[in-house]
Amino acid sequence: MLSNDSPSILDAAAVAEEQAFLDAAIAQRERLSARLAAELTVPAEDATGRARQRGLRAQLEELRRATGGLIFGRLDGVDGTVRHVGRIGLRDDDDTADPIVVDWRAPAARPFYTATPVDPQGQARRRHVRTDGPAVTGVDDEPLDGAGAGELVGEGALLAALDERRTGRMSTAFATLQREQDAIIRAEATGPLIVQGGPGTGKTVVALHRVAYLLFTYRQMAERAVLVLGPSPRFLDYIAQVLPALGETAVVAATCDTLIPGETVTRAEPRRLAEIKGRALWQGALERYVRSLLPRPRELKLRWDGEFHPIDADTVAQLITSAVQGRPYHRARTVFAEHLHHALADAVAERRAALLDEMDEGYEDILARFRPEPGDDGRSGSDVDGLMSDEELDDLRDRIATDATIARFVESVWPARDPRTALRTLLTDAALLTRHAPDLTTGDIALITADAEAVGWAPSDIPLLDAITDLLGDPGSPPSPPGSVAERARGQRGWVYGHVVIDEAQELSEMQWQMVLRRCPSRSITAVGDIDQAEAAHRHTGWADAVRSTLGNRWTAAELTICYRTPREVMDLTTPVLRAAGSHNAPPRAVRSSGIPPQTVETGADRLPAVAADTLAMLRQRWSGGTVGVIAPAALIPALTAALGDTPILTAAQSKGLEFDATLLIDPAGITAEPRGHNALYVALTRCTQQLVTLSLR
Ligand SMILES: Nc1ncnc2c1ncn2[C@@H]1O[C@H](COP(=O)(O)OP(=O)(O)OP(=O)(O)O)[C@@H](O)[C@H]1O
Repeated sequence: MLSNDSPSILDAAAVAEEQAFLDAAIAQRERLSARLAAELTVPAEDATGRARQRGLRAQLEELRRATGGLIFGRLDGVDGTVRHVGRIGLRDDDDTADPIVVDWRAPAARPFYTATPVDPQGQARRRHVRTDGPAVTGVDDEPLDGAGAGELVGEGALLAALDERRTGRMSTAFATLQREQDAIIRAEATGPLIVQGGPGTGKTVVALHRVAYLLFTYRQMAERAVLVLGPSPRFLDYIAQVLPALGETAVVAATCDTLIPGETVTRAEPRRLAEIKGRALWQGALERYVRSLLPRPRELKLRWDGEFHPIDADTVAQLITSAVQGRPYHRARTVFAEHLHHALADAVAERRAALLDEMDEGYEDILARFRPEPGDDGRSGSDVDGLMSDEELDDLRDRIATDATIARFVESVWPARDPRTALRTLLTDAALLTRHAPDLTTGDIALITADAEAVGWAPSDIPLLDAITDLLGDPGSPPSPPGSVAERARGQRGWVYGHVVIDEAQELSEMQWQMVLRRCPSRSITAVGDIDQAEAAHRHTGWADAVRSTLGNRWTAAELTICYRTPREVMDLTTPVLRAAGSHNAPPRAVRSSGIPPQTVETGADRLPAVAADTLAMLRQRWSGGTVGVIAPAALIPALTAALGDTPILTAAQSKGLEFDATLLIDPAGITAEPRGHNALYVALTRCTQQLVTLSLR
């Protein structure tokens, strides 16, 4: 029952109550850890025992990691039941009893995120429990049996979390997830889900918590691992600790540039070229090109035991057709070689039978002169009919299959191809490009061939290399690297993941989308992004455009509408920027105000580095213990670097996905002058959680 006592007395009593519960939960965690550790000292005797030990070890790891947030919430049911919610589930010593703490990902925890006074889901009250290590520091209660629903769940706890200083690393948010976020986190994972959300709406939060939810709910997904794709190594570094903190390790984090083991991007490329090479047409072009590498049917003369055995062109054509049947080039080559070995063995066997037949006939003729037999049909009555036994034939095939000369002959007819060389050959040859990619203009082709002479790969080469490697297939079966599922997945280009999460998905080119689909043919994909923040060199202004060539219309859309990061004062500046970017969308609604008006400082170009250094020093002091980000047009970065020392100065594109307590935004006009510059400025403006200072050139 909720009483009308004064809040402070009530709070103190509630804090004491939750402290007692947290103490008990910590003690229970210690007991369970000790029990598991003791069980693990007994060596496993067989495979079943080892599998059990792996399970126990994982449980122990999970318990050890669950330090902060052991409990963060509580639901009081209308029927008097009390349920605590925490970062992991905790059971009593008696394993069959109800958990004393419900894992935030379990169905029983759902009302904690979704119950409202209008739809209380059997709950009378939701309580957020704030903790600092082992100490309860406060509680926020929300009655669920009262009047209308507010927009936010656990507003006090949420705003406290949002007001914290930024450390430069993203943190977990399971204690304060909001309704629209929860709906996406727990959505079905059977097909592609595309989540549109403006800046700071928690897309990254949702994406990462969804990974944890899916791995918890669908245990078999962990056997195939989940791929998390982000826009840059800096971004991956920013989110790096979230999934381990959520207890998830069956995860591979990568950018599109790092998806092929052993291949790295070593050079930048002109924007126009990136756009051309990202288009969907390349998939068909590469398919046609790889098909053109197949051997032409012609008569083949194979030499065996000093004799030539011709295989006529029609038979060779049939062998090629039945070998290809949708197989990758190298796999088809293996099947072709097997068929050719059979055809040669048959030819050798037939030749031998014919020879014996001839010899037989000659022998019979000689015999007939001495011992003519009336009624004889002229055929040999001998049981030696010249046919090879099955064993002899098998043996012959084996010898042919392992013969080095035959292998060389197959190689000369159907050579193995290195995907890198094959791709370079295509990209440097205007005639080949014209033939296989007829939708490219002569101007496009001239750009491509000129650039392809450069050493090393540019970002747009990686999806092309991936596609051609896939079409060619592996010449042999690649060795499986040892290690955890994540290590094995990271080491194999052809690994098929259980789920793929893409952050900043608006940046993906069509060919990068193809690369993602290849890794997840089941299409269990969650893509989050903001089409209005798109800066990449493609022409999409909507999700339907962006994924038409890969997903068609078979995907589900979801939306996030509330901005948690950027204060209202700064979000108010973004509407004209969005309009100038050509967007018809409204910026998301900011949930909080920092009370700090954005400030603009004007300066001449000559004074810019010095003024930037002074302003940065002021901001650093004000936000000491937090983070200040500096964002500038690419052209100004060298001059600014000299003035700002070791402070990283980011382009708007590099700041994508990141956030700072304060942003020093330098020369916004310079940013808008860049291609898709207003989208870039929209990104840059929305990085701060508290304060924005802009330096403009007079
Ligand atoms: N439910 C939540 N509880 C606590 N913090 C949250 C919540 N949702 C979002 N945040 C915080 O809001 C900030 C923005 O979240 P996030 O980076 O996920 O947004 P985003 O939509 O990916 O932004 P952008 O597109 O601008 O990169 C982060 O600091 C994040 O921790």
